[in-house]
Amino acid sequence: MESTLTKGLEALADLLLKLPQEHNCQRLLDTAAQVISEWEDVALVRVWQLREGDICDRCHLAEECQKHVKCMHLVASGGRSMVNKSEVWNRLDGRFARFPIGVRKVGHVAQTGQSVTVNLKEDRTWVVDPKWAIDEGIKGINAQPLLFRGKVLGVLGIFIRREIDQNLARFQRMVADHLAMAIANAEAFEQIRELHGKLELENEYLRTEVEESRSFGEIVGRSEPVQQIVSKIELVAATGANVLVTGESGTGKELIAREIHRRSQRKDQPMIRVNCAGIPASLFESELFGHAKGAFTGALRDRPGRFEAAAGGTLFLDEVGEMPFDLQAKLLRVLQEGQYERVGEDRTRHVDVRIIAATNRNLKEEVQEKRFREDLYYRLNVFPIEAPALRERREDIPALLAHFVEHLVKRHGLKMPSVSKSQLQALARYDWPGNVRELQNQVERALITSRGKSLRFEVPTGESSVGGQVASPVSEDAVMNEDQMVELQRRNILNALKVTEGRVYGEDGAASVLGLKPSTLASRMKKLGIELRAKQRPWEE
Ligand SMILES: Nc1ncnc2c1ncn2[C@@H]1O[C@H](COP(=O)(O)OP(=O)(O)OP(=O)(O)O)[C@@H](O)[C@H]1O
Repeated sequence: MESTLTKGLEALADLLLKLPQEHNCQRLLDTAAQVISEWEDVALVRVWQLREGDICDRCHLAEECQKHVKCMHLVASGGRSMVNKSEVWNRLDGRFARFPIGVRKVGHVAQTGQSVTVNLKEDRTWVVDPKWAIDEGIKGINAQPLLFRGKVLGVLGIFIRREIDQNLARFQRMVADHLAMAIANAEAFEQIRELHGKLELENEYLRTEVEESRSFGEIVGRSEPVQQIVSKIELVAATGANVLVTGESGTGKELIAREIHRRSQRKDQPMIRVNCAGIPASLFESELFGHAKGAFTGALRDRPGRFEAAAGGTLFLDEVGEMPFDLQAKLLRVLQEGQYERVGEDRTRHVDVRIIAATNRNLKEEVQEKRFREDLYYRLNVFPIEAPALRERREDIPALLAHFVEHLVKRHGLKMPSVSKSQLQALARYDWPGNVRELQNQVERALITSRGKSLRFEVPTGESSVGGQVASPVSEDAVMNEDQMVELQRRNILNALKVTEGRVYGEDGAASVLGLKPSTLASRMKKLGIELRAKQRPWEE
């Protein structure tokens, strides 16, 4: 008796020393199953944990399950056959991988929080396969609830090759209590780690947010296209529907996404941005879904992905048209089922995020060219919003200019500058290929160089532009060297040829547009190496 007790205490001490060292829940469960399975007379050890139902469509106990919401998942197993010594019982995907709550002994223990001890000599009804138990010499089964603060975290089942008396049952109760505490600790550690990772990601995002957005947090403009956008935002924000924002670069697509998030019910949760164009294809999956430690070289610790960081909030997929094709299927799965796995991990995770995607590509064309999945396109394009180019809403330029000037003057502590009418006209005429971002940059540059005097912008002032076509942005007080002057002249001639479709002579020819005699233009063209041959369009070279 004493030696059994001593052995038992030694075994328990060994387990108790090992458990606290493991902060990873799965490794802790594996260690526990492994250590206990090596104890004298133990045939099989199994741990089930309460988790969300995941394989209900193929679970053979699905019919007995009440709600199909949560069930007991087999998460660790250890033991060895006596009949076939090479047979190790550590599979987790067999017949007993899931038990609905209240069903069979595992489900019963989970439901009641009460342990069950069965000696097979007295009762064989608890064993699904009595022959297996007899062949393996199994005489007793003990199923203990893993209780922590009154909550059942799981069930510890021990199949033993000896009858279970009161002392052994009490010993197993003790083991279960320690294991439950170790699981709760490991889960708390994992949660802290995840929160820590999530915070790091959020911080990272906020830092770039502050840098990139420079706190222009409102949509400025009263033009018809802007009013349409604002009413679309108001309409869709509260619905939680996915939104696809399209438009040229710098038109304010991110601003629209932020505004939708700010007006949605998710506003107190984070909005996380993923710049799909900025992530190397090989890192994409881990960026979005996270990875387990050791999943690939350089994966030094578990790391949550952007989906996890955005949980409960909004994920802004910027430049979504750049997403690698094979990853699009994985994104589609999360959108459809709300499920994903971290790279290098089997565990399926659930997430609830709203997706706002943006692109300056024509996604329909990308679908036709088979570069973008059609099913994903329809999932993202639930509610499309198109951000108009600045040249399509020129009437907003003065308001935008005033907004940027005011903000920057405050930020840099500058004197409020004046803007001449001719400069304003130049801004209104310019085509703004870089849209609002370009205007913002122009304002910042002009404020710095004007030093409190009237603002001067680096856009064509009108004299050097041809029929509204933009030549090269020239500052009124820029100084150019000889080569630059020659190049400017060459570009100007090419622009004139472009507008006149290559005609040099006549009333609507390039010479007339440039105010030159045709012979002068012809000799300049020769000097500058501009040749007009059939079917050649030198202005496009
Ligand atoms: N209507 C607007 N009112 C005020 N600021 C604006 C407006 N539209 C754009 N901006 C500003 O212009 C800059 C560019 O906007 P944003 O980054 O949202 O463009 P984008 O379309 O997402 O660009 P990209 O396609 O290059 O990512 C930002 O600083 C933004 O605050």
